[in-house]
Amino acid sequence: MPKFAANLSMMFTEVPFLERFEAAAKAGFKYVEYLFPYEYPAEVLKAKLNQYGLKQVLFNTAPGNVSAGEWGVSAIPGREADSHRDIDLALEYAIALGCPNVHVMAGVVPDPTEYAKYKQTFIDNVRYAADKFKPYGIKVLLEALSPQVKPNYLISSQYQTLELVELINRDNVFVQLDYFHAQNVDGNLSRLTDRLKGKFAHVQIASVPDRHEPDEGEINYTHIFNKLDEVGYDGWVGCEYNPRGKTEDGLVWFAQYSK
Ligand SMILES: O=C(O)C(=O)[C@@H](O)CO
Ligand SMILES: [Mg+2]
Repeated sequence: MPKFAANLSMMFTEVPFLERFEAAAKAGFKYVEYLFPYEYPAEVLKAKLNQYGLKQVLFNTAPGNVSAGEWGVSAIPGREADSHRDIDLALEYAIALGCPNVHVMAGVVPDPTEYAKYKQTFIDNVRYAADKFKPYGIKVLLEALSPQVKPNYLISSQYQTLELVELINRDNVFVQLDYFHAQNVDGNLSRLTDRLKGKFAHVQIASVPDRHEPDEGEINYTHIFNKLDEVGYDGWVGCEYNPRGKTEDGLVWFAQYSK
């Protein structure tokens, strides 16, 4: 049975960020993920996790200058020092929070003719992260983002992510399999799950097309959860969706799993 993590960047936004830990625990979650921890000292976040008996299972490296269109810097040629600084900071937080997974954000490729350079830069920087994280048993995750959400992001298909993981060739680098993006770009989710077996170390879910609760739209998540069991996946499933209304009201789908 899946181990669900509440995504505190998207769920429970009815309350300020630091109050979302309590809200998630009250709703029956034992695990949380969110985009970025960097606005808060790690001790503040760790105290929240401890207070509510939660485990943090994922966060991302810093996104760079978001208002200038950045969404990660680790693929940007010439920004290696920034990438390494972000990776080092992420490692400090991951150790302090006891978090086993960090998503290293790649970045946007503004000029498609430069794609190969960006790809190689990302490979080199992810190897840097993998080697730094390895002694702590922390995994590096790479995620494809669909063009609907992030146009021109370095990775859009799950098969591109798989290719990168294989090229990077480190045993602590894995695909972050977000079924929302996967359905938008790749489809054929059962075959995809079989193909990625053993190569993904975190899953995220949301309905398609609206990115709401996983109980509507194109994806049959009961089938996906059974499929994940079938391929022996024992990691977490992040609920990375925008609730249709009040977060608690949309958790009917979760009731059977939160007992
Ligand atoms: O957008 C997503 O999907 C994510 O998982 C983010 O962490 C990265 O954009
Ligand atoms: Mg995602």
